[in-house]
Amino acid sequence: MKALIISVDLGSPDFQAHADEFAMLARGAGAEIVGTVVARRARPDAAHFIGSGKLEEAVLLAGQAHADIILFDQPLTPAQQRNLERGFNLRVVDRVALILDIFALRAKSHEGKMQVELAQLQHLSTRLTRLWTHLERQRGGIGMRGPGESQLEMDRRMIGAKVRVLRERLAKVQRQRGTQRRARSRGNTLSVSLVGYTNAGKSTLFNALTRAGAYAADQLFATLDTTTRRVWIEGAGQVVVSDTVGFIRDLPPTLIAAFRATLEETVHADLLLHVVDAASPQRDEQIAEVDKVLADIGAADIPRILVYNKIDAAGCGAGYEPRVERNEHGTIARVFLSALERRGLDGLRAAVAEAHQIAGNNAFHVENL
Ligand SMILES: Nc1nc2c(ncn2[C@@H]2O[C@H](COP(=O)(O)OP(=O)(O)OP(=O)(O)O)[C@@H](O)[C@H]2O)c(=O)[nH]1
Ligand SMILES: [Mg+2]
Repeated sequence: MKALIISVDLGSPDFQAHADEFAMLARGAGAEIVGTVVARRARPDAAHFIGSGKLEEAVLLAGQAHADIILFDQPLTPAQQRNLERGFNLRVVDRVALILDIFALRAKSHEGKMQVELAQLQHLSTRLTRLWTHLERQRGGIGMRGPGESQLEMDRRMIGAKVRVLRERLAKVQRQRGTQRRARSRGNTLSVSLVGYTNAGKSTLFNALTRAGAYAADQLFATLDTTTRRVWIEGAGQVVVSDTVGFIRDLPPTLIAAFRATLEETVHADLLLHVVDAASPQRDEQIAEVDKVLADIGAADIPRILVYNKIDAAGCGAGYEPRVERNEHGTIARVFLSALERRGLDGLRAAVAEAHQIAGNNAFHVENL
């Protein structure tokens, strides 16, 4: 697919980094980028998001570059999307739909596929509803009488029914997962979840820790399914480690909702290892974004260790040697390592063992109150 990218600069200092991330998303969805148009705006235009002059320029460029699709790096309202599609006479895919598309491409397990389908249907249903209200005003007009209306209503009802079925099936899978989790927790094993921004290196670290063969790749959202392995860590005993789906800035809410079941694993962990791409210039923004999602899913209070990964990489301000850093209470708060070169893993294991002991002591205190 030949894609023209429309990138809107709303004055954020991180504009270029965000534009690069969007291009990576586009390539991850299989697009060949044949051109990019940058529009600078103080605020979005209600009808087209970009101004009419910019739109003309982009339409011209799309024709010259033989683009088959327009990728828009902001979330669009249904009306903006429709107006842009009319302007270009091409399909327009916004940021939310692009992320959904990549998830659809990558989903492998039955559960993952159901979750993505649910998110896509929910995304679609908001568009249908708005389209419906827009047409409703013309009720009775020429071409709007009879089956045309009921067709829309039927689509809406069918989507609603499908959404319900998917929700029920997912809830069933989730209950089974809960049973497995309770069986594990009775065994008094520490459960640890790897969380973090997409492409931070969670799967690479998971493989390094567990010697498993989880898929790790330089693409966004390489992992969609939670993978869990048991591993023995000196000082902590049997530990259950889970690799999870990555987060991204402005993660579509429909996706968070659909992936709640997968993220449950995170919510019920005893300890979170928040993996950070220490070499990314967007590091701090990405940390904040992950913290936001963790708060959204109710995981804000779980003890966590920040894992600064990729210390081998150039441009890493964290320094190139593995080390651990303690906070003002003397507990390990940050671990610097390279999952790829498998350096600094002992520091991480020591941190996990220490967290396990603290958790154990807390449990002891509670029991003795
Ligand atoms: N230089 C360097 N690259 C790394 C390191 N760890 C991971 N990578 C690379 O970063 C890219 C992403 O790694 P993954 O392990 O797939 O990242 P992830 O966090 O699981 O990503 P998603 O599943 O997409 O959320 C891959 O190309 C890895 O080889 C590291 O310590 N150093
Ligand atoms: Mg991964």
